[in-house]
Amino acid sequence: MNTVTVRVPAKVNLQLAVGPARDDGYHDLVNVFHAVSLFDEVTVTHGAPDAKPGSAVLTATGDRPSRTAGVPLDHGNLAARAVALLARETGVRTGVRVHLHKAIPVAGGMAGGSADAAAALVACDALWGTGVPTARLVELAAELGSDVPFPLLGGTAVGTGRGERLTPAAGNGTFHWVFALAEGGLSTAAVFAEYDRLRPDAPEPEPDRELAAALADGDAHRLGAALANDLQRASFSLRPGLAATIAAGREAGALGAIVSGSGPTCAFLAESAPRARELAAALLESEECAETVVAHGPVQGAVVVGRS
Ligand SMILES: C[C@](O)(CO)[C@H](O)COP(=O)(O)OP(=O)(O)OC[C@H]1O[C@@H](n2ccc(N)nc2=O)[C@H](O)[C@@H]1O
Ligand SMILES: Nc1ncnc2c1ncn2[C@@H]1O[C@H](COP(=O)(O)OP(=O)(O)OP(=O)(O)O)[C@@H](O)[C@H]1O
Repeated sequence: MNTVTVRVPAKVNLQLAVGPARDDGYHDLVNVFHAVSLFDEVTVTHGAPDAKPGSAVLTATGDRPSRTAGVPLDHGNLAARAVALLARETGVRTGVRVHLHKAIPVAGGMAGGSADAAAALVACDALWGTGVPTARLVELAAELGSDVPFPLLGGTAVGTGRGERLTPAAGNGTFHWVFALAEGGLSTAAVFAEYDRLRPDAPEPEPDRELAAALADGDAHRLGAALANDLQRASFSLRPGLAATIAAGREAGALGAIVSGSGPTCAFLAESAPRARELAAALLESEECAETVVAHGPVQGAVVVGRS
């Protein structure tokens, strides 16, 4: 086998409850991840046998030019870090070429870089035939970032700790989403820092039972009412235009409207696929919204879609 391609989904956070800053600078979370049908593809190919062990030569394309803006093509790329980590773990000593095809917005709060890292782990494990157990891949993913384990699993899952300790959530049915993408990204670290400034007295995060029940019943109306993101106020503070996007979605009939993770992407829950398309059209009329994406969830996590 010379080439492996893995498809990996974006996430939206259905509940993001954020506790106070810990001594290590991270925050304890109750983080309900939900994988949606907006996918990056990561293709890995054997590189030169005499290349530095685990080194990755990266290229990137995107559905739109904005999808590669600001994406590093050196060791700063999370996918390159994933390749190096797996090579160290397995003792593989060859280099690899990695091509990213990105549809997930960059620094958009939908964990695009984390998805690429998870996909790179799965792709290299298949290319190298190293057979690393999924439980170990999840541990390696957590070393790369708090959001990296979830795209290995997909579906809907509750993350605790800094978000990396995952438990699959019971769920029924399919939910229909519209994502309003903003120009440019938001730094996750900056949003957490703004959260600390705005909420120095944050309580310990607690799971929301109503949200869990809505998911289990597949009830989009109840789920829409239960969506909650503690980082939203911090995202609004750093990007005031987002409040108008959320208001426009609510006015256009969204069942729920929320900033996705650290933002600036805003997520809107619709009653059905046709209603999602109507909502997307209405959002495009609002001044703040440059682009919309319609998607559904939950979808499966990183999966091999091509080998040659
Ligand atoms: C906002 C979310 O996307 C919600 O899923 C995640 O919590 C962020 O996950 P991520 O981008 O993988 O974050 P990491 O790469 O682990 O950390 C980036 C930065 O975000 C902040 N961070 C992240 C996770 C967490 N539980 N507490 C934090 O305070 C820290 O400042 C950290 O330096
Ligand atoms: N493969 C990658 N794709 C996109 N950005 C990457 C990648 N690797 C590293 N980066 C860097 O990480 C930054 C954040 O990227 P990413 O798209 O993962 O943000 P995000 O979706 O807001 O993350 P999260 O939701 O996990 O907080 C980018 O601005 C970029 O500099």
